[in-house]
Amino acid sequence: MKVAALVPAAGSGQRLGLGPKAMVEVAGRSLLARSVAALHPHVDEVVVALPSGLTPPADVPARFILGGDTRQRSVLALLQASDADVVLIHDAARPFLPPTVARAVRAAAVQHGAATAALPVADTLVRATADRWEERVERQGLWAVQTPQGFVREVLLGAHLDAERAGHLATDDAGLVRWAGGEVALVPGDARLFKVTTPGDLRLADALARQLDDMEEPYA
Ligand SMILES: Nc1ccn([C@@H]2O[C@H](COP(=O)(O)OP(=O)(O)OP(=O)(O)O)[C@@H](O)[C@H]2O)c(=O)n1
Ligand SMILES: C[C@](O)(CO)[C@H](O)COP(=O)(O)O
Repeated sequence: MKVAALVPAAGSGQRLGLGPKAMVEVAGRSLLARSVAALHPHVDEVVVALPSGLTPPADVPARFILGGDTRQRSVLALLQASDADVVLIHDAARPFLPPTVARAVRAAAVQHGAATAALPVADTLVRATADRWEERVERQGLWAVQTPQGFVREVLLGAHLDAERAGHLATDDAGLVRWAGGEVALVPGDARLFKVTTPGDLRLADALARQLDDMEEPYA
């Protein structure tokens, strides 16, 4: 069984505002380099989708392809560039991946065909219009979905091709499998797996990177 990590890294990082986000550094190392290093021990190969015009970075041991104009199209291009049996899709923008989560998602993907890391929502949730509270949303049973997400490659590729034909856009790959009628297993994620999206996230990531880089067993 061949397992590949497929890393969408072709975003422009609009909300962060520092150019292609995957190349932004925290504590001296890019988000992409950190994500790929965390994935490597769990897979046979890593394939990364980059934006056009970006030279593949020398410090990232991976195969590189050109991404698409949406995350979904970048993942489809990655799926078409891989012949693996099982794939782990992981955002370059989530640089702190505990090995326990990677192992659990990989095992659940093999067992169930589709799985994602996710965390139960801990905050009170509301629906709002502009900045006015309209109504509280019951949070019982709600989870925040992270990556990695693991799939039997044929399962995810089928969902992507159906979505491409139907013009359906999803924010993540597990959502696409569910939209196509498949079952998705939830695996406990980790607070450190947050997605670096805004300048505030980058400050948090920098502080966490400095702490983890100094530890002998960072996620023990
Ligand atoms: N066309 C795209 C858009 C996004 N991504 C990747 O998908 C992941 C999650 O996307 P996000 O955090 O939204 O990144 P950006 O699209 O770069 O951010 P923004 O929406 O702020 O521009 C990132 O690793 C990003 O590089 C991608 O491969 N191809
Ligand atoms: C895939 C994802 O990270 C799961 O939470 C998320 O949906 C990506 O969303 P974005 O708007 O493309 O950052």
